[in-house]
Amino acid sequence: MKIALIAHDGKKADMVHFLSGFKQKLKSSNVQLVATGTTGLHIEKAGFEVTRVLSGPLGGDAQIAAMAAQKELDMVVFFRDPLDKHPHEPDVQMLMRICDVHHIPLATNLASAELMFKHLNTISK
Ligand SMILES: O=C(CO)COP(=O)(O)O
Repeated sequence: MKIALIAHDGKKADMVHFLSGFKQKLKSSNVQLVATGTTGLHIEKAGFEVTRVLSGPLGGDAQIAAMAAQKELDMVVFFRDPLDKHPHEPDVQMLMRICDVHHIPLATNLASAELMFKHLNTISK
């Protein structure tokens, strides 16, 4: 299965911490990770294999949305920072809308991401 990972700057440390808690599970579940550029760098540095697309403000969210629209993704974890402004907010909204259109599980905070990852094996492809 393929999971997309995205985190706004204020949430990147949370993303790495979150993933670290599921390292073994991710390895044993045959999961492929894809991430927006800077989020991906942080994830790589934490020892994960991840395919990186463009940085979010440069079109990375749109690339992830395109993957979702083409049914290439099984899940999206997007740790948004609700206390910060983002010049590419339209792309963020578009990605979330596309996930809803195509019924792709989307976690936008730690609590929902943890619930989804605890059930990884039940939706593993
Ligand atoms: O901006 C983002 C999501 O909207 C994330 O992009 P980066 O991972 O490149 O910081």
